[in-house]
Amino acid sequence: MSDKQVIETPSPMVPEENHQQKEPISHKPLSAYGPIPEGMSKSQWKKICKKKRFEETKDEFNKKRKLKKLQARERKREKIEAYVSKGLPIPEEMKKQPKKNVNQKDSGIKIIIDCAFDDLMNEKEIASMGSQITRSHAANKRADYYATMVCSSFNKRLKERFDKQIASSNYKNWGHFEFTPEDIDKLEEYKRKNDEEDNLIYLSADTDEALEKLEPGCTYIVGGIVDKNRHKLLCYNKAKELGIKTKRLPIDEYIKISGRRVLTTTHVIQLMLKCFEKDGDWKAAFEEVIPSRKLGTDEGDARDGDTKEVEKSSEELVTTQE
Ligand SMILES: C[S@@+](CC[C@H](N)C(=O)[O-])C[C@H]1O[C@@H](n2cnc3c(N)ncnc32)[C@H](O)[C@@H]1O
Repeated sequence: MSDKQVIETPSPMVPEENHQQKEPISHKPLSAYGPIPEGMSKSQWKKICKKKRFEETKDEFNKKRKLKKLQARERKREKIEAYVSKGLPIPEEMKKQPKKNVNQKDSGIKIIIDCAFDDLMNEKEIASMGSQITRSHAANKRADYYATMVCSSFNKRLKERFDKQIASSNYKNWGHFEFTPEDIDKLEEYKRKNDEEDNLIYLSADTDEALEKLEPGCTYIVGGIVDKNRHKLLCYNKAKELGIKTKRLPIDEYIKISGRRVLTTTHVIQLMLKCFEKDGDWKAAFEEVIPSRKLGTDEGDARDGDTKEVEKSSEELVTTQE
């Protein structure tokens, strides 16, 4: 583990920031865009105005975000220097992970991100899904055991986002990562599926059977959707229709978590990669990947706890209450 970690190199000095005084981005009131055009509903017009305002403030927003990032990096560098100057060990979480693990081995598993749910997401969710795919790729690059990854049904707004807004991701050249416009049932893995050997499994939180072991040679499908659980049983029903076996992650068997057990696509992928790294130890994988605030400590943190969380970013779990 330690041989693949490097300490962050000092970054150039960046302008000082007074953290107490946040300078807001200048926001025009929506009324500045004129009256509602005839034949348009208030909410449609509001949406258009918000889009226009976003376009106008985008550069300012990006500049501020970049500056904030640089400042955060500088603060971290100062903290690391303080540890070094006191002769103290640098905490693990402050060490930077290298972007690529050069000693990777093939896990032998394939992970398909099923992106057929494009129409069920709004623009924000598409953006979040885009960054989840990017994070999944980053996790796969760093993992000790990589998976062969495929994005299926990559043919609508998600693809458009990768082609336009996040073209710099250079996704067409990602290693161990393919993108195909075809849906699951057109893929070779589907045609070769063998019910008895469970060589194709659709992961879903809505099924009873737990996935105890990841088997090289098997393909695991993960739903590529951010829906704050609006579409219950979505992937479970799709798998049933296609005659694909479903399994859930063995969460309750190994850890206590608060809220519902529906995880983000990225977390599910990170968990599988981590499980390989930990020699099949799900508990260790869960403890490393699931945010600590989600790990329950007592009986009160049960399935029906009254916490209401929403997916704030692709880092977070989706746990909305019914
Ligand atoms: C945000 S969830 C999608 C929730 C969606 N409503 C559904 O019906 O699947 C993204 C995907 O992660 C996988 N997933 C999430 N939690 C899981 C769990 N506890 N066990 C197995 N797979 C899970 C599933 O493949 C799921 O489709």
